[in-house]
Amino acid sequence: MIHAQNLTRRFQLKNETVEAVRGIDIDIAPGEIVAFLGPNGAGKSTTLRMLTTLLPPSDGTATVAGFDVRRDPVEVRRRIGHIGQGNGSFDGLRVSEELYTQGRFYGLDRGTARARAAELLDQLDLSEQAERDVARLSGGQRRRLDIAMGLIHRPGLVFLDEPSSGLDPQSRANLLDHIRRLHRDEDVTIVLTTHYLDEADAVAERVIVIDHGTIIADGTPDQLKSKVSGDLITVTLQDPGQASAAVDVAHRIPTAHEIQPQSDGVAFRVEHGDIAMPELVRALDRAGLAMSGVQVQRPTLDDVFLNLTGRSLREED
Ligand SMILES: Nc1ncnc2c1ncn2[C@@H]1O[C@H](COP(=O)(O)OP(=O)(O)OP(=O)(O)O)[C@@H](O)[C@H]1O
Repeated sequence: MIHAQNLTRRFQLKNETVEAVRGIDIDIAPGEIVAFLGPNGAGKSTTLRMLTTLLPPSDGTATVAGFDVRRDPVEVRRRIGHIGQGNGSFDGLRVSEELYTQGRFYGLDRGTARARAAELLDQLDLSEQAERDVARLSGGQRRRLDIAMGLIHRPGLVFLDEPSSGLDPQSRANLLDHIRRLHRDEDVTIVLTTHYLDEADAVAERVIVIDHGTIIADGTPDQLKSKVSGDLITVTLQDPGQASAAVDVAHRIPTAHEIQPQSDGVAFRVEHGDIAMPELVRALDRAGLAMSGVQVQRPTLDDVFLNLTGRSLREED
């Protein structure tokens, strides 16, 4: 569905050249749901704008939905939906009218445009708002309308740029549910950009991590996390004064590594948290240390990013 080689984009400013995207290769098969994950300024939007023909590459090639983005931009645009960061919809129109007009714009006949608009309003839980003025929609409803607009002509491939940015947590969760459902029901390939770790984790079957204009990791969330070396165990003691003794205990646990003293206990990684746990409890018992709590955390995509770059994506939020 997408093949890009050495895709590059430079911006010439007065005194400097910004290399926003530095020669990336991407292959995305039909039916995939892929997230481009990276901090602000990583080059995600620029990549998306090249793939959607809004911006010519400085170097490299890309075919999208079977057509070259440089030679056949019109053919590419016909086959894709692009939901940008801003609102594509206009105030002053009713929701159903807006969708219908978009359908007509894409060449659907009146009956088909009306039926498709009704179908999408239903799928995106907007039927109740169909006769409402677009200006009166909530942020989440408006994003859902933007998505419906991008899907009206049944594209095989949809690009979503930061779909949930600016939404409150509940509207975000709701929007992500809708994206997952559309992927399942509409037989559509989805590429989205996000700087939210949980969004990439919850929605994407494949995550392409972008930093400073290059791809630094590519795989399923589980594959990426399995590269982080093991689960994180954090032990809290009833008596914080015994923290150094807990550090000694951690050193005796097989596979324990990255052992970090804490003010009231110890944190360390082990290969498998569930396997290490009984041994840990016995060892603490033998040392006469009473726990007030213990936490086992599977690696997160943030650990993956931290491992690769030495920086946390969370700090960028
Ligand atoms: N039109 C432009 N002119 C100059 N520099 C630009 C332009 N567009 C983007 N850039 C620069 O290119 C780099 C990548 O920007 P891009 O918007 O692709 O990042 P991003 O990962 O999408 O981040 P965000 O989530 O903030 O949009 C940034 O350093 C940005 O300042």
